Amino acid sequence: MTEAQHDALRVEVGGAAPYAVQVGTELLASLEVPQLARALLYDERLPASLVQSVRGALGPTVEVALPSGEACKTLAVMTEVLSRLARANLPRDGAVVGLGGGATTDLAGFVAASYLRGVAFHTVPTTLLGMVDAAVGGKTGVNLPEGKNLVGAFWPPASVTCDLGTLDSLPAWVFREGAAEVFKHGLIADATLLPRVLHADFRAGGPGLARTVADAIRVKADVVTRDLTEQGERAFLNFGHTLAHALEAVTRHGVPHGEAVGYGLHYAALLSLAVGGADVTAHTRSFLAWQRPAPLPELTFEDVWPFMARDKKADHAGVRFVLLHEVGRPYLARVPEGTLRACFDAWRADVRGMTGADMNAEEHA
Ligand SMILES: NC(=O)c1ccc[n+]([C@@H]2O[C@H](COP(=O)([O-])OP(=O)(O)OC[C@H]3O[C@@H](n4cnc5c(N)ncnc54)[C@H](O)[C@@H]3O)[C@@H](O)[C@H]2O)c1
Ligand SMILES: O=C(O)C(=O)C[C@@H](O)[C@H](O)[C@H](O)COP(=O)(O)O
Ligand SMILES: [Zn+2]
Repeated sequence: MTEAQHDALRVEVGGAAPYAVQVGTELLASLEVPQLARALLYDERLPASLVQSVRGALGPTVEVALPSGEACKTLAVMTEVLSRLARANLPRDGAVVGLGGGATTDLAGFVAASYLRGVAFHTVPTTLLGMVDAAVGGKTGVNLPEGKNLVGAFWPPASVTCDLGTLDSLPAWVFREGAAEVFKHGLIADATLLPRVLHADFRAGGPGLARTVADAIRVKADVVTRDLTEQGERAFLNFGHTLAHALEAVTRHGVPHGEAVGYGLHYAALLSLAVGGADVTAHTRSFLAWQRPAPLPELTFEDVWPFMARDKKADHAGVRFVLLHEVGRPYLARVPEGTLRACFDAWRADVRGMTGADMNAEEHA
């Protein structure tokens, strides 16, 4: 074990095939993957030095640079990558390593789940969102024009390596975007995360970042250990996502996931309040003021409803939402359509006021 590995925080994920999540610095150069044949799939826009570190550690059999971000989460890209692995004769005892943000690891995981009916998968997240959420827990997949993540598989990684040094090159707005999933974990399970996200020290290179990232990961690790395939409580990790995914789909990914989740958390907070549950709207307003998402296009309830109706938490009787009795006590429930509409209008008015002139949209270019 290297000194960096020794100093890293570890979060254990249990279940049928347990694995560890490492959170530290200088972990890439000593990245270890037990499978001898390795396919390295990485986001083409990552800094070259970062890819080179992993390449040097792994000596991959085959590597594929993926279109950056959401553009890689398509069946067309999936087909092309599978063909590349086949042409390279990657064997069944090989491994797929996903290096990048959540979009990259979602695609890489689905490739790992599908190629030769499944090979080992390792994640090396390079965004805050990837570290605290996407790289952990085994949800993998791609989008359809009809909605987010509509095709995929549960395929847990064999290891997750979070090198916080990779966040140094992340644009500040992408870091803030990813914080939405940390805040979500705070609202559903660990209230101590809420003030930590809003604190000035919560940034790439900030003191205490490793501890906060590890604590946010622990929320997800505990849930997926008990319920990998979302038979029950895993749905709570979807807090805020019914509207979030609809915003992403209706804008054809013009709204990035973390910003959509920030907006979606506020809608879920308004719904919770409207049905007599918790009032966490002050928290979700504070988060949006901190995150400073790009303003949304004008959207009506009719625009987003067809996508919300396709949410994966829907069953034969219709759509279900994750709501809060109080911070740390989520539950799943149906909400009358009139309430959904009224809260959408309230949400729209609220977020219109919060994002606008004081928003630094130019940072998103
Ligand atoms: N599987 C899951 O459980 C799960 C959980 C949450 C989100 N997701 C998915 O994750 C995706 C969002 O992930 P994301 O927010 O990481 O977005 P992303 O993967 O699109 O990355 C965001 C941007 O950051 C850039 N980038 C990544 N790492 C960088 C680095 N170190 N330095 C500089 N630039 C870097 C990328 O090129 C991209 O432009 C969505 O598709 C979402 O559906 C999945
Ligand atoms: O891991 C989960 O379960 C989540 O719901 C985490 C979400 O943050 C994530 O965006 C996930 O990909 C959404 O899952 P989906 O089943 O709604 O596609
Ligand atoms: Zn999410």
